[in-house]
Amino acid sequence: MLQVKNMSFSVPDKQILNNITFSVEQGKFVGIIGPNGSGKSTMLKIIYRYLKQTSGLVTLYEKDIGHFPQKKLAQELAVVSQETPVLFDFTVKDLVMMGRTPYKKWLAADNPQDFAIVEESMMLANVLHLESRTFSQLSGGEKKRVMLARALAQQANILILDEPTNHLDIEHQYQLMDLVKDLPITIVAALHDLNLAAGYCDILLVMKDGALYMEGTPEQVLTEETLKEVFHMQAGVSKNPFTKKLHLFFYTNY
Ligand SMILES: Nc1ncnc2c1ncn2[C@@H]1O[C@H](COP(=O)(O)OP(=O)(O)OP(=O)(O)O)[C@@H](O)[C@H]1O
Repeated sequence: MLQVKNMSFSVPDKQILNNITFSVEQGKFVGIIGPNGSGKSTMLKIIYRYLKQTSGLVTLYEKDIGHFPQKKLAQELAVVSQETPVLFDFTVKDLVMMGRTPYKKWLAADNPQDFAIVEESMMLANVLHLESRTFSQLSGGEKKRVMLARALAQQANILILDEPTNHLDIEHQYQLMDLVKDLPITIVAALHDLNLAAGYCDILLVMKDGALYMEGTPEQVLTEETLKEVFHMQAGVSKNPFTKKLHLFFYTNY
């Protein structure tokens, strides 16, 4: 459904992304992994049209995303980005209601269906108890969950997550991953925690120096060789005895 074809991105004096091609199948949970600065966020920003690629193409349902009207794109694609927006004076409930904007006519009032969707999204993201608080009063992890609730309220077919577990405590990390894994939509997420990536993703894209180094299932990708080559880490690859998912143990030889 989503395709990236020969995508490159440069700024003066620096090539940030180099000829990236991949496609994402509907309903899959695709993880993007790679060291700091390897280009994960830049690639996501181009996919959600915050940045424009220097060359190449991003298509959704075989149509150039550049040609989607803003509202239509927002109905298809919801984003939880790394940056927290400056939205001091809004309450959590108002912010999550903003997720309904792509479905509204100019100046249309919120209807009962919008309120129901907003409430359910807040419940799923575990922020219902915060609904009357203003955004600036929240902790980093609470803000992250509110932005997730807003994205859920958008009811898009693709959810793009840039480091979604950043700022979250261990319980909320797993809660978020369980929640998004169970959604009947496509997920594309940049992740630093390789064990979370291994446990939840169907497909992993490995970025290195602005290029797509490898793609495949967690078992195909998360090998001792790749971890050494891409992350410069010694690792043992095993299985989580409880979930039976791939599990990595890291160590250094310094
Ligand atoms: N506007 C810009 N001008 C110059 N360099 C940039 C610009 N935007 C990004 N970069 C550089 O491009 C590289 C890729 O950045 P990007 O944020 O995509 O990496 P990332 O893989 O998401 O990193 P992290 O894991 O640290 O979040 C980095 O070296 C970054 O410093």
